[in-house]
Amino acid sequence: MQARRLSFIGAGNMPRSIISGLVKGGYDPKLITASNPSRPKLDALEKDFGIVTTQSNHEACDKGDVVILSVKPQIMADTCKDLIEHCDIQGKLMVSIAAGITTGRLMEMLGDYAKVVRTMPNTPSSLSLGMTGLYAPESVDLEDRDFIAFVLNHVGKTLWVDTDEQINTVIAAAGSSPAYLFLFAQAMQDEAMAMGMSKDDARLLVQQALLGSAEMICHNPELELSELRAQVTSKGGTTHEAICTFQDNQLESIVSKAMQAAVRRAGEMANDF
Ligand SMILES: NC(=O)C1=CN([C@@H]2O[C@H](COP(=O)(O)OP(=O)(O)OC[C@H]3O[C@@H](n4cnc5c(N)ncnc54)[C@H](OP(=O)(O)O)[C@@H]3O)[C@@H](O)[C@H]2O)C=CC1
Ligand SMILES: O=C(O)[C@@H]1CCC=N1
Repeated sequence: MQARRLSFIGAGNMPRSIISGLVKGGYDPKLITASNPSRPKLDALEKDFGIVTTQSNHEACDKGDVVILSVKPQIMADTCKDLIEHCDIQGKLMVSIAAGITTGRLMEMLGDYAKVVRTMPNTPSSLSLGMTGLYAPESVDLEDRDFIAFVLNHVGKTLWVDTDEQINTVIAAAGSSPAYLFLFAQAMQDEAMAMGMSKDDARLLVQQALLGSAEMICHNPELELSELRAQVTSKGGTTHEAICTFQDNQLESIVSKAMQAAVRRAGEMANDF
């Protein structure tokens, strides 16, 4: 695949995670530019990954063949307006990583520009363990689709979805979900500490259990998740008691409500911004 120049507009947590994974995955840092209003995040990106940085969104946009719009959804409209007023975006592939901005809305923000891809990555991209959902309208050709998937495959796995709405499911299941798992891990760490464990020891127990469990899911695709759980759950044993406690307290219903809340918020954001 022929390399192209990538420009990130906005240099916060998510683009940093992607840039980190890209450079670790062998993407030439000299082909990557990031812009941000303030310097500190740019300085860190330059120092850590050797990419090109600028405080000018216009300069970054002009430099990129692929422009990755990485600002908060709230300022996406103003950012796009400013870009189309000052830069020639014709021919560029414009990619959004923002939650809640539909492809239709993005096209509109870019002056009815149709070469757009909506993506939803997650922060494990920094370790090349990311999960990114992608959606593109028919106006985006196969070459561009393949290229953006090639880029994001540097930072983990990718999944094309068939409809714009399905990106909201990607948000609930993969974009936001690292935070759910960190919350779960934190609650377990806190309880292990309450039981007398040191903070470091509690973290080790929890992180290794999560890592091992994730690996077991990945390495046993033929086993349902319920079967993996059953393998841990001895009859009359400790796990059974813990699982019953989760289920008596409606864990599944809580997860369902939380994911629906994320999807609902994405829908609201599409209307608000
Ligand atoms: N964090 C995550 O896990 C995920 C985030 N996303 C999406 O990624 C996008 C970015 O989120 P995230 O990186 O977490 O946000 P952050 O809050 O970490 O970063 C936002 C960045 O935007 C910069 N910024 C502010 N105004 C402008 C502007 N006018 N032009 C260019 N940059 C600007 C800020 O600069 P300064 O510091 O100088 O104010 C800051 O560096 C969002 O749209 C979000 O929905 C998608 C998937 C996962
Ligand atoms: O919380 C958010 O809105 C963003 C999108 C997915 C993860 N973080």
